[in-house]
Amino acid sequence: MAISDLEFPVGVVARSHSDSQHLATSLAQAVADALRDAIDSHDHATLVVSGGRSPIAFFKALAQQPLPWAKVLVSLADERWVPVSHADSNEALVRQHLLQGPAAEARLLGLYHSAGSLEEAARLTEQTLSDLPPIDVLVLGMGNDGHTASLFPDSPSLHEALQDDCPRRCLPMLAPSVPHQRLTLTLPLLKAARLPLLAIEGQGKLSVLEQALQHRDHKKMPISAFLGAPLEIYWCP
Ligand SMILES: O=C1O[C@H](COP(=O)(O)O)[C@@H](O)[C@H](O)[C@H]1O
Repeated sequence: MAISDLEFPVGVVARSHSDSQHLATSLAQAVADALRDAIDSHDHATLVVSGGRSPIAFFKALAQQPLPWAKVLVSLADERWVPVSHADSNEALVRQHLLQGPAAEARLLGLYHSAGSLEEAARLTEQTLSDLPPIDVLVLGMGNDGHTASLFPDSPSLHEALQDDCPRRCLPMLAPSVPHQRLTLTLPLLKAARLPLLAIEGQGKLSVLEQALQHRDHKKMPISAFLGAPLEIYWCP
């Protein structure tokens, strides 16, 4: 199956690439162009990225882009509730692979807070996120269970996080399938991004996307809440 075999709602653009490296380079170019446009328009740019393992090549390619990095604010769509020194920290991933060379001048708004409970940490992150300007570019990923950001199927706060009028910017989330409690940005904040992008690789994730398009069950496959215009999907086999 190829991504061109899927039927998307009007306004969703699917871009196919031959391999991971081409996808990473093309995505980095598109993100850099949009960040430059944002800086031209309002003198700064806000980029929100995802974690996991897939974005490393993209982060490295984006770090090579000539940009006035000091005008770029980088934040995360989600975080594992682990300190930045932990190997599974999304913030650590961004620091290690994106904020390098000239890109180290970008400001990073991390989501992690040490606290007595996950709920308390989420409230602290909520306060931190009051400093987040409107998102210019959002790069989402997707797990094999149909989660995106840390909007996990069957998590207790999922219903609240997926409400169009959810008053919270950040909610605690439990990831039943994978270790670590999570912090996630909520649907209205993510959906307000000026340029939302979704990057996925492989036949497995394409099948997940196909199911999400068919069933449109946001609780079972939270990615389906994002499968409408505007959205650009970057895929490679
Ligand atoms: O746990 C996470 O998983 C998804 C997908 O990660 P990947 O390694 O399969 O690409 C990611 O989008 C999310 O930010 C991350 O915390």
